[in-house]
Amino acid sequence: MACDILEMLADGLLIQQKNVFSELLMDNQSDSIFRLNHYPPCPELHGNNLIGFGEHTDPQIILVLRSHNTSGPEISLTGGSWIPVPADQESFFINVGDSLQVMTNGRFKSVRHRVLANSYKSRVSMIYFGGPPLSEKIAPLPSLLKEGNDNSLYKEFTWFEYKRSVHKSRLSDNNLCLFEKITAS
Ligand SMILES: O=C(O)CCC(=O)C(=O)O
Ligand SMILES: [Fe+2]
Repeated sequence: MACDILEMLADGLLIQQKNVFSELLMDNQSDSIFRLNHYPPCPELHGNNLIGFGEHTDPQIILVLRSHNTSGPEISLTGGSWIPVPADQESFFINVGDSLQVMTNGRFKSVRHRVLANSYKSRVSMIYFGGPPLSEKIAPLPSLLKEGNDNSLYKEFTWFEYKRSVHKSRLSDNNLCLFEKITAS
């Protein structure tokens, strides 16, 4: 499913090579993981917010999430407000990761998100994190750049370099800012 979605995204961007993103997940060396998160109920909350998973963006290419019918996830809007993602046990939630933001030169955005704990129901989520091989070079696709590449927003890095940088930082840090190009004004 992740590959099908990535191929539709490539199509939407009029990229000729439809598998330009999905081939990274299909690679034998793909650094993809599958994770189960369990958020136990927190009855002592008494209506107050408690963070179950702190705010962050996901560093990989694409995430596919499914959970049962308990609310909790929220996404951040520009301006700093948080909006809840409605619980729906029959849907998959698809999230763009930082690497896809870079490869599309910012056309698709890696959204900051967090999960609030629930006071009376437990929540389980399962997430597929689709990542490229460690040695893969991540950079804006030339076909999405103007001639001369002068509108590239990011420096090239390998997935290994980015992962190392993410592991050294705090969960809430904006990891991509270290790899942004400073444009002369
Ligand atoms: O459990 C969830 O719904 C999301 C957790 C999450 O954002 C993550 O594991 O990266
Ligand atoms: Fe996440």
